[in-house]
Amino acid sequence: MTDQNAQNELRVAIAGLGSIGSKIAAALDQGVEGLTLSAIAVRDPAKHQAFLSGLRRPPQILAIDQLGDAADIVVECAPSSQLRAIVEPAVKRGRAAVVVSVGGLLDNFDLVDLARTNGGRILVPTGALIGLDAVNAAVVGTIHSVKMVTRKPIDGLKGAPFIVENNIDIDNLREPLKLFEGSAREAAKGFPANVNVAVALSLAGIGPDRTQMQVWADPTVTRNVHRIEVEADSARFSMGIENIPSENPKTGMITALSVIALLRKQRATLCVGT
Ligand SMILES: NC(=O)C1=CN([C@@H]2O[C@H](COP(=O)(O)OP(=O)(O)OC[C@H]3O[C@@H](n4cnc5c(N)ncnc54)[C@H](OP(=O)(O)O)[C@@H]3O)[C@@H](O)[C@H]2O)C=CC1
Ligand SMILES: O=C([O-])CC(=O)C(=O)O
Repeated sequence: MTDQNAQNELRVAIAGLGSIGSKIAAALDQGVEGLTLSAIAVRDPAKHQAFLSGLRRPPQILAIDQLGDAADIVVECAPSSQLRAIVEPAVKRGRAAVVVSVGGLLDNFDLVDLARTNGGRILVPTGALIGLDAVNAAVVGTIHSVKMVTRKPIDGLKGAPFIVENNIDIDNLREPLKLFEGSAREAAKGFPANVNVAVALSLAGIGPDRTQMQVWADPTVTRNVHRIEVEADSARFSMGIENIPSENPKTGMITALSVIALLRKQRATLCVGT
């Protein structure tokens, strides 16, 4: 373990204290090597007062567009509608932005150029998925196809724009129903709070137009289930993950843990996995 002093520590700010952000804040407050929780942004600070005052070192509360002033790394854990307001000012200041609302990046891809121009970075964690290390490796060669199938319990899909716009009744389903089949880009439009994982997979691999996906509403499952098949010139692999939903039924518990793992790597002496 290193013996970094406080001046060497990377300051981390978090936008959004929902199911993902609150876990990351608590972990940072408990202590992650070389990192300090410096600031947070929330919609309604009063709602989070009890949580914040329970932290050992309560962070500053700032507006979402000011987080980059107080941090080296800004972690976006808010609805995708807020992505630009959080990430743009951070990368303009040359900060790193960790993005969990990955689907929102597709309509804001100029942020990547903005980060490049200003010395900032955009980091996408594996999140609720698995195996992006293998996809990153395979795409150094040639990936022929990536197919993903997502099954979620009814509560995890309620309110998705695709379901609302097509007037699909999922409340009374007794067996699995395939709601959608198409590209990851189209899936992200129809299910913005459900298929960030497919967009992360696509950005790691062959892009949002060539990554194929199905979305199923499945009353027989209690977990968010994702299965992936990759066919490449170096390997063929199948991956699957069955996520226990967090207090937000759309979001798997492992998502916050994946971000914490990514943050740990920023200052870890021993890093394992790409
Ligand atoms: N990459 C991945 O693998 C995954 C990504 N996600 C995505 O991660 C994101 C966060 O998910 P999750 O934590 O479950 O969501 P939650 O709904 O639990 O939390 C969202 C948080 O954002 C806050 N918020 C909303 N608007 C604003 C605003 N204008 N300014 C500041 N804060 C705001 C909310 O505030 P308040 O508490 O006041 O309502 C809430 O604290 C979502 O976009 C989700 O789709 C989810 C699962 C997997
Ligand atoms: O948590 C999950 O299983 C996946 C998810 O919601 C997302 O990708 O947005």
